[in-house]
Amino acid sequence: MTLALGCIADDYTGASDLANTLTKAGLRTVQTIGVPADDLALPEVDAVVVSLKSRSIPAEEAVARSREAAAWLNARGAGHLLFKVCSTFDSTDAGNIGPVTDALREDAGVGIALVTPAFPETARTVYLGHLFVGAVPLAESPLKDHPLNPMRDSNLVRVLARQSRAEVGLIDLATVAQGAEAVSARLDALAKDGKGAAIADAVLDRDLAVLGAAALTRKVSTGASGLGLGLARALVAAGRVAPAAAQADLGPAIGGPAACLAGSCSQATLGQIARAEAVMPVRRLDPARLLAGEDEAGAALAWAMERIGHGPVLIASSAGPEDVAAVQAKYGRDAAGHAIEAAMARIAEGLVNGGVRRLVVAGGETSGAVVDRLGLPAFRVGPEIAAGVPVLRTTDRDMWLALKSGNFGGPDFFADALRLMP
Ligand SMILES: Nc1ncnc2c1ncn2[C@@H]1O[C@H](COP(=O)(O)OP(=O)(O)O)[C@@H](O)[C@H]1O
Ligand SMILES: O=C(O)[C@@H](O)C(=O)COP(=O)(O)O
Repeated sequence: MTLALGCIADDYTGASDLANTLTKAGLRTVQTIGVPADDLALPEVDAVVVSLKSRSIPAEEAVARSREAAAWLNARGAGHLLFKVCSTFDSTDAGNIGPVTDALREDAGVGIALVTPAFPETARTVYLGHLFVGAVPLAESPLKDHPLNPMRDSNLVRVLARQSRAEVGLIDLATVAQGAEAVSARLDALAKDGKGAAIADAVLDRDLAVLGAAALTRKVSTGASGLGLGLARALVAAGRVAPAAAQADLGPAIGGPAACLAGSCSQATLGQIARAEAVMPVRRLDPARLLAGEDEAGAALAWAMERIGHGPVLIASSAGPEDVAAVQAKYGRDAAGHAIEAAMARIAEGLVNGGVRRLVVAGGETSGAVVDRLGLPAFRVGPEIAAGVPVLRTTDRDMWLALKSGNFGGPDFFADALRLMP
């Protein structure tokens, strides 16, 4: 296997978002969970997206795991490495986007890395280094209340600089508009000036193709799925990938019971849960009871097993910013987050042991906990449910999954997903 593109994603929903984007752009793509075992049978593909649960762990651990993934990808001839991060740049001043980018860049002998979270298809745009979510700056968007990585500075040059060893520069939209050579020349100039990373503006899809072509002039880049799209288009345009004709057939229907789990507290997910209440039974976990040691997971699983024979169910821990803040104040942000993720993972295991073969999970960290507990090694990418969210089929057993990024999906996402998981 000689890969055109090797990708290291810092969470599992982000990995499937990128795998979806690359597949739509014509790259034969597979998503792995963690660094694959050497004997893991993988189809012949153009790109592999290695999913790590590294977005919210200590930076040194994130660097070590990302380096392991890079070594596996390089051993399979990866022509370029993309470190896939969140389109809303989810991170804290303690990392991990800066430390991982620094490490991958230095290991590859690259002087500077192009960095952009822009993904116009999902209304993430960057202008003069400032990230906008829809019409509002990042720091005025719901991401300012994220339970684990509250984003309170929209200036990504500042944000990245605070978590990087390297100095950070800017590639402004005026330079991007001049094309890939101008962007590459700007990267050279910034590197000569001692910068190790450069936030690149992008507002329209066409900007992504420019950035992808420029990023390919170096071994390593960092970005969200928008940069992945640009890289894919540049690889096809350069003749380094022959675009796959159509969506690969993911095989026969699986059927069987279905369930949805929501750990994301994003505004989008809260709305989707509310809409789901009209079409399926919904049980809301009580974090306080859970964190006080009550068997909330066991009770929720029993509730679900009584109902899944009649149709899909949804179990959610999700809550609004004030309720999340109250739980975190009482039990601690990380302790609360990890305990709820573990409960969701336990519920997922019980559901699958009880026959569920179609599972929708909302939330990146939540998806990581669930998929790790189920011990799933890899996924093939199926049809897109909503921008950034594909149907996934497991490679080691017959299951459909959808791993929904917290902020993605339309109002009826849960029902939409199940319709595409026959
Ligand atoms: N009611 C709640 N109170 C506090 N934390 C919560 C609650 N529900 C979920 N969480 C935690 O919030 C985090 C949500 O992160 P994640 O699953 O990545 O969602 P998103 O994709 O929206 O970022 C997880 O750590 C989860 O355990
Ligand atoms: O790029 C994105 O926004 C997504 O792919 C993503 O990473 C979202 O992460 P979660 O919000 O943690 O699901």
